[in-house]
Amino acid sequence: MRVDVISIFPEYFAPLDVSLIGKARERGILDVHLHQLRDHAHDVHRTVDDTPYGGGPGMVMKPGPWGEAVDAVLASGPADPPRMIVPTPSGVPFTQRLAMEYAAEPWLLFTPARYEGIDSRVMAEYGARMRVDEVSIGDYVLAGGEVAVLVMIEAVGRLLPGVLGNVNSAVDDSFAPGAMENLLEGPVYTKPPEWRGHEVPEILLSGHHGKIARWRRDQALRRTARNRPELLAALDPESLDKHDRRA
Ligand SMILES: Nc1cc(-c2cccs2)n[nH]1
Repeated sequence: MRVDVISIFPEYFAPLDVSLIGKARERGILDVHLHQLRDHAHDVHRTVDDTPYGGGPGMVMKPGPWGEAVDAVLASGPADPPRMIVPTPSGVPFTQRLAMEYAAEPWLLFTPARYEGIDSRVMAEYGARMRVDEVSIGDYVLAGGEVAVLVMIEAVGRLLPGVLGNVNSAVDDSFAPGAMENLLEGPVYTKPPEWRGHEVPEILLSGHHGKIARWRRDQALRRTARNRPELLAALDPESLDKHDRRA
């Protein structure tokens, strides 16, 4: 997968050199290209923002530099255009399902904005020839979209074939469609069996895989009811039995 990111802070993406994503890049599974938006602002101050038409607080990112930067990216890549992803608090929710959709794409272009966002004509311009998604990673406001892009690249990158070893397959993730899509993961334990007087639940040491699966599902239901009761409403009781059969 090719990923292009246009930003005024390309240094924000240094974390993409380490750990899981860093290894995926070394192995050629992920091909990341970073671009400095200011290289496409040609006034002496390399200005990328201006005051909003209609008044209001903050600054809006100018369409000119973005247009030149996106055109340059499109010209440097394959004939089929990328999927353009614009992080914004006003976007559709970024979910595991959307991460899986993006993981199937050959080319993603992320356009993180600072300030109050990008002039809407940029999305209109490119929306005519490619999928342009305005995406939110949560109901809170960041100072800029770079952190949101890091979140999305990690969530998508770990789904790419070969990135997670079989041991850590993403198939059983929380929120993965089907398996535990509407259930939160329950508590997890590892050695030692007793730690500061805290024992590991006996069932997990029993070797009864069916009972262990039922216990884990029960714990997942309890945690979901406690932390995300709205997910229980969407739960298909049939899926719980399917889960049993899988155990
Ligand atoms: N979910 C989300 C996105 C954002 C921003 C994107 C760009 C500037 S602020 N805040 N919260």
